Amino acid sequence: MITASHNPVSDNGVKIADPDGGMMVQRWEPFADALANAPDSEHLLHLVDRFVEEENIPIGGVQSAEVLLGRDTRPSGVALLEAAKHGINAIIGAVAIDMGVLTTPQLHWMVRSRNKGMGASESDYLAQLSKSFRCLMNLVPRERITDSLDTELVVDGANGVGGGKLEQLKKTVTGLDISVKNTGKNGEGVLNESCGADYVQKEKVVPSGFGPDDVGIRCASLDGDADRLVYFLIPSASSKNIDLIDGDKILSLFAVFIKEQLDVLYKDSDSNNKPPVRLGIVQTAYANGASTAYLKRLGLEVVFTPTGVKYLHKKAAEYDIGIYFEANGHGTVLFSENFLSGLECRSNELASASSGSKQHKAALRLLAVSQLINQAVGDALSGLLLVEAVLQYMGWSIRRWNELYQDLPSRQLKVKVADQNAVVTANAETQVVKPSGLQELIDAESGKHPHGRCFIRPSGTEDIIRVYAEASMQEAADSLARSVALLVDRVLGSGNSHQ
Ligand SMILES: CC(=O)N[C@H]1[C@@H](OP(=O)(O)O)O[C@H](CO)[C@@H](O)[C@@H]1O
Ligand SMILES: [Mg+2]
Repeated sequence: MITASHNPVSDNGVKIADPDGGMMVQRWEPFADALANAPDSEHLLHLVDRFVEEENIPIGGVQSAEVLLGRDTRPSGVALLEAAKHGINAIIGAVAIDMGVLTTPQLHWMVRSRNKGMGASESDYLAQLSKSFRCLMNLVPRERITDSLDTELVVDGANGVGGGKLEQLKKTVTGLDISVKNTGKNGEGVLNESCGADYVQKEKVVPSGFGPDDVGIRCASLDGDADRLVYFLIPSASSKNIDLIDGDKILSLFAVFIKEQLDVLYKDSDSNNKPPVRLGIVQTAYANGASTAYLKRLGLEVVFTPTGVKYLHKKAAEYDIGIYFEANGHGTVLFSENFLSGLECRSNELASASSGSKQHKAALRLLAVSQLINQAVGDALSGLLLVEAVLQYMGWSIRRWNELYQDLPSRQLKVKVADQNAVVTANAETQVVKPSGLQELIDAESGKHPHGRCFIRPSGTEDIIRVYAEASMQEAADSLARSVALLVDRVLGSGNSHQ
């Protein structure tokens, strides 16, 4: 997939999907790094030869390898896609298949579907989403359908690929009144500039293209390759700031809904108090503390992994149903094959014994969710339809959803240090183990503020140390972040910029 996601239009890069549609295995990352940094074609060929040998890859045999390619709307994508085709076709037995301009999650979905022997075209993708969405909407309890149900939604497409795809999807979806802004069509607006999920989540301000007309209406933002989704609300016409409904709150909404269906489905089960289904919630240290507390109050199992969806996804796949999200809006709900086949049997039994019963409907809803939400990777379009279906089911406005819990104020800072690798962390990046003594100093600072929580970690995408602080008041979160940034600066040296 040729994309640079939420980054400026002048950037570009690649995301690589594995044959199962998930992200590339981590074991191959060093090879990808070496390839990208090869100084010339001779080194490049040598690296490929060595890798083929080490990994025992059958090249030029009877088996052919198909590589699906897609790109986002960046102008540089055209030439890069041609280059990728040449590279792939240079390998005997390998065939490049250009799937066109796509969202990143669409391409992951296509790889997964194709290797499962199922329909894998774009129209198959759109048809599966609209069919499962319709199914969920048909299962909204009648008593919850009122005239006041809020069906209006305005979506910020980040001037990227997602807006146009949503316009296509919208034609096949009934029951929602969706309008799309920042579609990037006709050269209007620059990709990810003052708009999109990354901008909205980080800046917490009204994105370009939105204004007084959108006050009080449910709004959502996609990022440039449509694998991130956040919602927001413009509280008043004079307000520059928005009320952000981030990945943590999307996760919480999904968790409430899925838990409710499981409770109905298994309410009569006599499994010695042991829940028959393992439902796991996966977060990172950046998840707002109020979201974690809320999820735990619901009695859910919450676990933490290091930052990066590759870790969250892997952990979530260990459960019957695993829900993961980063606060930035990247996440999905995973269903194990084993659980799904059991659920299908149960649904069939219920269909013959008590068709239309509450239990039968709960089973049908869960099956529809597994069809709707992308099983390969976080997907803003399928996530958006699931949010919409769940809000209709609950009969909730965006305000009611936002009130599930109140975010604790937080602050993030970056510190430039001489060597970011000098910081080594443990416990899903919440504790510093090296340099020794630093964690105790951070703990002492956190202890000075009510609900104070702070951690530092080396960024995986920038050469900096990130500081995250949270407390019950914004001033306290700001002050905690600042003092810990100064500590990092003092202990690790040559720091000069806190942003
Ligand atoms: C605090 C933060 O937002 N970190 C981001 C950022 O990773 P860092 O390792 O923090 O640079 O980029 C990742 C890739 O887009 C994303 O998954 C992650 O959430
Ligand atoms: Mg993205």
